[in-house]
Amino acid sequence: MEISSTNEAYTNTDEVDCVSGRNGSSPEPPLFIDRNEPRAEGIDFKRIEAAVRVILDAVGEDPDREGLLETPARVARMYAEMFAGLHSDPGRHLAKVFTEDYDEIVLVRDISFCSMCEHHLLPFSGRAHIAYLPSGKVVGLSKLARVVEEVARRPQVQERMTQTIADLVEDRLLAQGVAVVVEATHSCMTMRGVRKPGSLCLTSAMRGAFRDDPKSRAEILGLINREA
Ligand SMILES: Nc1nc2c(ncn2[C@@H]2O[C@H](COP(=O)(O)OP(=O)(O)OP(=O)(O)O)[C@@H](O)[C@H]2O)c(=O)[nH]1
Ligand SMILES: [Zn+2]
Repeated sequence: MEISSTNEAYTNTDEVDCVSGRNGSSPEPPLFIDRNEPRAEGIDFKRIEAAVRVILDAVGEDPDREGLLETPARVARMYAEMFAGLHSDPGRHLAKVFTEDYDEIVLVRDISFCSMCEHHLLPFSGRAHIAYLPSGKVVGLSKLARVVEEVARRPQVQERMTQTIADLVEDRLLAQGVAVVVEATHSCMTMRGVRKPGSLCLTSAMRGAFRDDPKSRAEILGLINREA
């Protein structure tokens, strides 16, 4: 996925209605299909830029002052990066499995991530822990971290992120058990609104043996919570 890093690439300066995406002089919505604009798949940079200009204007800023001139394009590139996971299948990272005579717990702990709260479009960030009980097949450890990284890059709530990761691992590895625990701080709770810095949200998704067998569940939670 190629994302332009320069503003020069945006050659079309037509006025844009950021809500409809319509070009003011055009009778039909152009939808930016044939304008040779740089766009990551599924990301309409021009409309994001136009929307950011509207927001700056609406809060009483001058989008044309020097310091803000490149801001709309920067924000468009940032959203393309933060929301890249909307346009890909994170499960593809779990396609390459290999046979290993091992059926005990595999746990990758402390996978850092940064995602976006879908309510406020503010970041929530923290760590994910993924464990599974293999059924003859294991996957490269880094692939679990790649799944987290990609699932995180969507607007969402933490609960859904947690379940999405668990579903992918369960489905693709046909694991006998899957445990996903996510702990995160939400900027929308720390820097605005209720303003509670230090508050931590924990979510878990347990599947198979980790859900049904209290001993397995206690064992994996013990490993996740164990001092490193
Ligand atoms: N369950 C859940 N809630 C979230 C998550 N991220 C943000 N929220 C919450 O989403 C809720 C949105 O509440 P609203 O009342 O619609 O919006 P608001 O007036 O901005 O709420 P406040 O944050 O309380 O000011 C807030 O309680 C947030 O804390 C998440 O990942 N999971
Ligand atoms: Zn929020």
